Order: sequence, then structure tokens, then C-alpha cells
Amino acid sequence: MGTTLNGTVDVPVVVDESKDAGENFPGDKKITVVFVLGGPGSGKGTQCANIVKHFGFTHLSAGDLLRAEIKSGSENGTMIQNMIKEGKIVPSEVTIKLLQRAMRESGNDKFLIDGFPRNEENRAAFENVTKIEPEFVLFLDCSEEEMEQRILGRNQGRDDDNIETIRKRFKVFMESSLPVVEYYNSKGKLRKVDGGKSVEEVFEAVKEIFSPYSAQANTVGNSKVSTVKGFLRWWPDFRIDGSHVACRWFRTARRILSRILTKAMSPKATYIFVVCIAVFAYVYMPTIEGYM
Ligand SMILES: Nc1ncnc2c1ncn2[C@@H]1O[C@H](COP(=O)(O)OP(=O)(O)O)[C@@H](O)[C@H]1O
Ligand SMILES: Nc1ccn([C@H]2C[C@H](O)[C@@H](COP(=O)(O)OP(=O)(O)O)O2)c(=O)n1
Repeated sequence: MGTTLNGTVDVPVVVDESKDAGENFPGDKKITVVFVLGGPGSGKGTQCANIVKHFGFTHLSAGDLLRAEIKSGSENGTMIQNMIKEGKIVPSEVTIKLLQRAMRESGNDKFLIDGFPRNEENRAAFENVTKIEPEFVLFLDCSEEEMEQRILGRNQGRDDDNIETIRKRFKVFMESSLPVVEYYNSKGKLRKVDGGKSVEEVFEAVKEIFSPYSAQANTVGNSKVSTVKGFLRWWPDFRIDGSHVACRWFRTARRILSRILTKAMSPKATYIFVVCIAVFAYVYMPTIEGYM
């Protein structure tokens, strides 16, 4: 096993070509990507959760995807686990496939990619494979002392949140990730925020940066999936009595259905499914109404 690029190690990677990991994503689809970078514990995940609520992006955390891959018992699981424990960066090939698959499955077209690219290899490989350039890069700037305190208080039961691994992660961040931050700075794409302030204060600064996207927040409504979501929200109320008072079970069923549809199915399959349900319900609704 030899070191290739800063923080990366030449390790055997299992590539299962039989699975459609989404490697052709995005194809011709127009995709908006914002990278969210910052040291370990700088608050990337916390701020991404806020951005999602306000601006309609889908949040993809490279670290979360890698941890999910370990849990899934995949062939690369042990390799990923060992690398994360050592604070090293997993080969780009693996992480990019996971990102592509998650993007494709989300059905959205606006993504916050958190904790990626973490080194030059990540950056170049992502661009080569997906042909996507980020809209901009949000960088949470935070001191090591503050980040260390936060990680030690995080309590998420992560293998790598111990002082020994934290120090290794800081070193990899300085040596491998900061050059990527510098690269985007030189291209005029960096949006730097003081991540050492309170969650609310950091979000105030973040909100300003994302404000051009607020007009579009509802236009996830533009995407097919959101049209379906909107339809599911409106339609049963209308059908039941025309006065927008829906019965409780229908509300619950609608919420569950909406969640399943948008998470588990492709937009095309979702459309077909919803049309079938609409036809079915149109025919049978008068009967159902009789029991409510
Ligand atoms: N601005 C902040 N001030 C204080 N604590 C924070 C702040 N942002 C995040 N935290 C806390 O610090 C820890 C690390 O934050 P997290 O969002 O998981 O960081 P990252 O994703 O960058 O590793 C979490 O326990 C989180 O609740
Ligand atoms: N692009 C990435 C992102 C994360 N990883 C691995 C290595 C990192 O130390 C761990 C944890 O990353 P994560 O972003 O979840 O957490 P921190 O920002 O380090 O707190 O995952 C990676 O190998 N490649």
C-alpha cells in the first residue's frame, strides 16, 4: 500500500460493474452543485441542514455516505472503515460513485455536497467524471481549538471522533483540503464565512450568500418530483369534499406516499405511479367518501 496524493493511499478498490451505481449521472441533466468545505467539526453538517430548510437543496455528506457504505456491508466497507479510523481520505472512485448514486436517486437538481472535494484528487476526478463545476464553494473557517472542542462534544458515537484521529484529520485537512480551498479562491468561487461564531450567526452570513437561490427555493417546484409532491399535497383535499378539509388517515397516507415516492423512485416511475393512483382514486373516491 503506497501513498499516492496527499492524504490518499493506494488501496485495492472493488468496483462492482453489475450494479448501476449512477456512474452516468448527470448525463444531459442541468445540475447545480455547491461544495461545502471546512475543517472537521467546523459546522458543515449543521449549516447544511439549515440551508436545506430554506433553499430547497438536497444535502449530501460524503462522510455520511461513506459511513452508510460501511454499514451496508459492501465489499469496500472494511477498507473505508480502516481509512476513516486513520483519518485518511478514501479513494475518489469510491466516494464519487456514492455521490452520483445519491444525486440520481434524490430526483432533485440542486445539491449541497458537504466534505467533498477533500483533496486535489477528489476535485479533479469529480470534474472529469461528472463534468460538473460547482456554482460556488462555501468555506466555514474555524480555529482548530474550537473544532476540537465541538468534535469532542459531538457524541455521535463515531469511530474517528477520538483525540488521536482528530489530530490526524486536522493534519490531512491542512495538507490536502486547504489547497482545494485555495484553488477555488483563485477561481473566484470561494465564499468564506467565519465558522467560529454561534450557529445562528454563521447562518445569517450563509443566508446572504444563498439569497440569490431563495427565489428558486419553491422551484424545486420546477423539478418533476416537486410537482408530484405538490400534487399529492393538493389533490386529496380537493377530491374529498371540495372544501380543503381532509380526513386524518388520508393526510397520513399522503405524507407517507409522498416520502416513499420522492425517496425511493426515479422521477419517471414516480409520475407513472401517481397517474395510476389518481385514476384509481378518481374512480373509487365516491365509495371511500361514504365510509368517512
Ligand atoms: N457554530 C457553532 N457553534 C457551536 N457548536 C456548533 C456550531 N456548529 C456546529 N456545532 C456543533 O459542533 C459539532 C460539529 O458540527 P458538525 O455540523 O457535525 O460539523 P462538521 O459537519 O463540519 O464535522 C456538532 O455537535 C454541532 O452541534
Ligand atoms: N471526500 C471525503 C469525505 C470524507 N471522507 C472520510 C475521511 C473523513 O475523515 C471522514 C469523515 O468525514 P466527515 O465529512 O463526515 O466529517 P468531518 O468533517 O471530518 O467531521 O470521512 C473521505 O475519505 N473523503
